[in-house]
Order: sequence, then structure tokens, then C-alpha cells
Amino acid sequence: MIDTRRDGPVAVVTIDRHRTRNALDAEVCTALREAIEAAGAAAEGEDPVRAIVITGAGTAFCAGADLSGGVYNLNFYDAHAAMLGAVESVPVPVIAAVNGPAVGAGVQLALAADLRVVAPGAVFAVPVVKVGLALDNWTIKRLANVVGGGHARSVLMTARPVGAEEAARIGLANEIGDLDTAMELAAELARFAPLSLRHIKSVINDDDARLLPRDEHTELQQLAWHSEDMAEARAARAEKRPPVFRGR
Ligand SMILES: CCCCCCCCCCCCC[C@H](O)CC(=O)SCCNC(=O)CCNC(=O)[C@H](O)C(C)(C)COP(=O)(O)OP(=O)(O)OC[C@H]1O[C@@H](n2cnc3c(N)ncnc32)[C@H](O)[C@@H]1OP(=O)(O)O
Repeated sequence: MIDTRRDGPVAVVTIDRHRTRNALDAEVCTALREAIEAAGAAAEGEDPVRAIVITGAGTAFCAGADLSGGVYNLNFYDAHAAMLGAVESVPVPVIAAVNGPAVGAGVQLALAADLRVVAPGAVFAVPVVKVGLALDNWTIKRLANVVGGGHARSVLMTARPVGAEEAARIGLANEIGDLDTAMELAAELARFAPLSLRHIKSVINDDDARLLPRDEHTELQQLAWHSEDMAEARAARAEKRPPVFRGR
């Protein structure tokens, strides 16, 4: 149902429900959340996870809520929201390798990720205005945060499917490529300073973020300012070699 494997510092989490095009129900959402949380917990330790890639098995990324059991229920909604929260809060970058169609809740999963690598044949479909659904606030604001208000209005109000080319044009796709492309991006991020990445991730979705004087910096900012990694970056620059960051 949910498969996790490691490729060095990158954890790959795959939704594997071919028969339903990787549709999500409460059980799958819970298993996916637990896999993401476990990968995030492995960010500390001797063999740390430095980035997570989420993808789908087979021809689809995720077909959204599992409709086979009738209209999806509150259990699904709560389990899905908790899973999206885990994607947003895990302390390492998450890349969605959108390997095929992403529909409804599957688009929300791709949106919750920090970056999206989208396969050429993939498509994002969100027909909420065709089914009378009032979309949750997080999704609307998150989409506007990713693609800008103008594109967010256009995509949501027209309910037109968004293919890879348009997704790249509006910023919904950071790159067009396959799982290998996503793995290369993840491996690149895994070489950067974990505390800096964690800080960016924690602030990028904060609509109230403002320029803070140093004495009001967050604990994470203070940690980064006084970290071994900042000293290592300075030493590496002086010695003209790549830095080796340890996340402390
Ligand atoms: C535009 C970008 C920006 C937008 C940002 C905003 C995004 C926010 C949107 C959130 C909306 C709220 C979502 C809501 O909370 C819950 C939902 O997700 S509603 C469910 C929506 N999902 C669908 O309607 C998907 C329907 N499926 C398809 O469209 C297609 O199956 C596919 C995914 C495009 C794949 O097509 P094909 O490859 O041709 O495959 P088939 O159609 O033949 O299906 C194969 C097989 O899988 C079964 N299946 C497919 N989808 C589901 C599903 N959702 N649940 C259960 N089963 C599914 C299908 O029945 C077939 O089974 P078989 O008949 O072979 O037994």
C-alpha cells in the first residue's frame, strides 16, 4: 500500500494501489503519514534522511479520494488533512514526483510538497466547481502561495485540467521530468545545510512572516547562526572545497 525505500540520504515513499490509480482512503492516508513521519524522524542520526520523494506506483500519481466506498467520509478528510500536515511539517524538503494524473486530493498531496517534478504526461485535475464542492481554505491559499493569485483563480474557477507544460509555466511544476529527475533534485538538496532548508520550509508558508531584528530571531535561526554548519561553510569556502553539512 505504502512502500518506503532509502537511496542514500533520500527516502522514497511510494503510494502503491495500482488498481485504484493510487486513490486514498483513511487507512492509506494514515499509512502515508506514518511513512513520512518516520522518514522525517530519520533526519537525526548517523545515516540521516535529508530529503523525501513522494510518488505513485504505476501510471498515476494519485487519483484523489477513493470513491469505491461511496462519497468519501469525515474519517478520510481528517486522515488526509493529518497526512498533508505531516508533509508540510517534516523537517526536510519533500519533493512530489508527479508521475501521472493527480486528481482532487491527489493534487492537494502534490501541493503540500515543497517542490514538484512533473512527468510530461501528467495532468492536474480539480473539478470542484463542476461538483459543487467548497474547497478548503488551506488548499486555496497554498495554491496561491505556489502559483500566485491570478493563476490560482484561473485554475480553480475554470476547473480545466493542467498539464505538465502549463504547470511548469505557472510554477506548479518546478521541473518537468520523471522519478530519476526528482531523485537528482533530492540528492542536490541533500547536500545543502539542513538547518537552512528547515528554516526556509518553516517560514515559506507563513503569511505573517516579516523582517525580524536579530534579537527576535526564532530559535531555529539562532541555531543556524551559531551552527557548526555555518563554520564549515566558511572553512570550505576558504579551502575551496565542497562543504560537508551535518545539520548542527
Ligand atoms: C489544477 C491544479 C491546481 C488545483 C489546486 C487545488 C487542488 C485541490 C483539489 C481538492 C478537491 C477536494 C478533493 C476531495 O477532498 C476528495 C477527492 O479527491 S474527490 C475524488 C476525485 N478523484 C477522481 O474523481 C478521480 C477519478 N479517476 C480518474 O479521473 C481516472 O481514473 C484517472 C485517475 C485519471 C486515471 O485514469 P485511467 O488511467 O484511465 O484509469 P481508469 O479511469 O480506467 O481507472 C482505473 C481503475 O482505477 C479506479 N479508480 C480511479 N480513480 C479512482 C478513485 N478516485 N477511487 C477509486 N477507484 C478509482 C477505476 O475505478 C478503475 O477501476 P476498475 O474499473 O478497473 O476496477
